Amino acid sequence: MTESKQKSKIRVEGLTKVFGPRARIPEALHLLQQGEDKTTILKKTKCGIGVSNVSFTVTEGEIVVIMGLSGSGKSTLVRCINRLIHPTSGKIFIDDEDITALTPDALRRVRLSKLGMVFQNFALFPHRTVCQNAEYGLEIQGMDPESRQKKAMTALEQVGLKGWENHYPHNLSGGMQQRVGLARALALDPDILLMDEAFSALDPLIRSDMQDELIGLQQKLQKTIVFISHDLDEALKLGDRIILMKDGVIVQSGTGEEILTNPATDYVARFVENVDITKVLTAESVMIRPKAMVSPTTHGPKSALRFMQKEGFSQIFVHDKNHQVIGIVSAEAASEASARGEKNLFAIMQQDFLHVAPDTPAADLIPILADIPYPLPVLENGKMKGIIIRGSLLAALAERGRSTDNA
Ligand SMILES: Nc1ncnc2c1ncn2[C@@H]1O[C@H](COP(=O)(O)OP(=O)(O)OP(=O)(O)O)[C@@H](O)[C@H]1O
Repeated sequence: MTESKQKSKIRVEGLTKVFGPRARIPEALHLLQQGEDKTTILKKTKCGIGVSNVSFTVTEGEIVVIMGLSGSGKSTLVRCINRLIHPTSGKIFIDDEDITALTPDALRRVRLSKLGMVFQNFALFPHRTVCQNAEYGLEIQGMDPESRQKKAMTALEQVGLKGWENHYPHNLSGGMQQRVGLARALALDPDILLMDEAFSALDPLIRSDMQDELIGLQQKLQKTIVFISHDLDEALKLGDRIILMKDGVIVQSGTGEEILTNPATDYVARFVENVDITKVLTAESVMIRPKAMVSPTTHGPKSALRFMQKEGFSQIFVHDKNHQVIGIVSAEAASEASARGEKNLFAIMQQDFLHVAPDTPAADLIPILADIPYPLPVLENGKMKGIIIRGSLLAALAERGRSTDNA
């Protein structure tokens, strides 16, 4: 998915937020432009730099994770996007509308119609039922009780809480409470979900379930999601793209694989050094191009064997006229078949073979390759995208500068 082909949903341009005494802000901005660091600026002007000259785009349907350590500026950034705070300078476009220039009324409309928020602390009303909590945003919009209840129920169903609508938050586990928080945001059917450390308060197993659930929901709903996290594993799991922040600036933006395999700075390299790359690289990124393909309409065992001998292959894949991979033939089987005069490749083809999807993590490929005597085909809708052989997998992992001890 290339950014240029997709519609830009959120565009942040040169965003800076300076906290502190209003009269000192111009001086702080000036020092910032001169390249002074946050600590010096704070000392000289009593102003704190939340974010500094940050620019990025989020395209429609993308999950972008903004990550960084505490104090790196993640919350400031997201609060500027939903305009809970006003940026000191810079612009924020939502659907090409500059929301930093809107009147308070217009801003409220954009917030209610386009932005859904999910917070870390769930922010549920204890005296309202699950359904009433999920209805809250719609109530604020002025929707009639019957319609809003219907929408809230649909959202609760989407997050797996059907049957819980009349319970109160205190009857629910942390994970379930966060589902209510998510349902409340989804009930408004916003184009954009801003999720601020939404799963950080949950136990690790529940957190992992919620991440899976969000990925599943996203496949159906295709929202544009900005997810704030300080957790690299979470970012790698959820993010189509990750924006890594430090001291209020973006230090790198890219896919998880780009950040892991090509860290922009020493800081990023240190940040990601303990990640197991085999969990992030996919079959598609480590496969090699398949040359060993024949069709039974053009090849019998004898010509398939000749082809394998010429190319130095010990197996060959067989495809049908629609280019669906239907089997595999070994040089041994082809040799025996041609010796006994067998003419049909179908007759000697092994139809039972393992294959993987392009997005299979590299970590899952290693045990499969240890078990099979043929190259592992990577298929998409039955068609060959590539093949993986143990040597090429190890070379791909080594090339990306990571240990292959486990392989
Ligand atoms: N209201 C405020 N007044 C003054 N400084 C602030 C304010 N809010 C944030 N800051 C400063 O802005 C910088 C960025 O803070 P921010 O909360 O955005 O970071 P964060 O990455 O979200 O951290 P955390 O993960 O701890 O929430 C910090 O140096 C912080 O001290």
